[in-house]
Amino acid sequence: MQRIEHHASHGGWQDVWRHESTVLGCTMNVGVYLPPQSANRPCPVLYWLSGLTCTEQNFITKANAQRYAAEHGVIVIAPDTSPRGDQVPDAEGYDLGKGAGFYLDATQAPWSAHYRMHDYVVNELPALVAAHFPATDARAISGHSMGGHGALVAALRNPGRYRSVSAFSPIVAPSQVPWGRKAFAAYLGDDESQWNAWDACELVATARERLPLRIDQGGDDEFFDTQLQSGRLLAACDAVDHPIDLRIRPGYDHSYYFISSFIGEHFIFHMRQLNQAR
Ligand SMILES: N[C@@H](CCC(=O)N[C@@H](CS)C(=O)NCC(=O)O)C(=O)O
Repeated sequence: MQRIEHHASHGGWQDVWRHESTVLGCTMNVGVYLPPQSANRPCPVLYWLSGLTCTEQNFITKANAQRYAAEHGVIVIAPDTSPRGDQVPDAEGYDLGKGAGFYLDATQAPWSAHYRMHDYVVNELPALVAAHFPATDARAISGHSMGGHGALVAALRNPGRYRSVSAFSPIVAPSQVPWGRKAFAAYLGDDESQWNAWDACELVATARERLPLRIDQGGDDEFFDTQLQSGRLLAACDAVDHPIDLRIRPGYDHSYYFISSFIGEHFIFHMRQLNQAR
């Protein structure tokens, strides 16, 4: 692990670390915010997964999350959105390949060698965090758009791993919308029965855990109707009595202006679970 950025922020430190990922077979950057409280005691951890075209930089420079992480005493881990490097396959377009890992474990060549973002986020990163930072094992997960899909799927596939899950403008039914269908066909192949294991609306139907779930969606988001369709998750949750708190925010678009406006509420939501003694 090599620290490549170190910035004082809200009494703590916004760092970026570079490390060799065994799971992804490449060098990765990851944003790590250490709140002031972490100088004296271990802190819980919030994982943030960004959307299409993003790196570890978008969330740490645009969401203003450090202010809330410092207030609540939580470490924030913000990884990149795909494997990187010359040896990693890529595709034309912003919605497949680099910057578009979709937080799944690919099964199809040429993607399967490196595109294992689910395993990376759910297993390798937490082990790295435990080894290098003053973290407790209380975890929450959140994300935006493709990263909202990633957060929902990570939580739904791994009962017990996270205490709460939230998302901004998530792709809730990737099997049904153009971004998801393009990515899943490439990464998982044409047999659509294999896609269900990576689709939040399908996973919620068989979920064993009733994890607190919070979603904010901009009412003027340009991708709301075509790609995101949060109403589908509301229906899937209602069908099985899974808790969901979905808030449509009139006037807000898909950007980080939206995320930075409501990220403080997501910290309050997650801290309610993370601060409970177990
Ligand atoms: N570039 C695409 C959309 C990409 C996009 O909106 N990406 C979102 C996540 S899905 C994002 O966070 N972009 C980076 C940013 O706003 O900092 C387009 O213009 O259609």
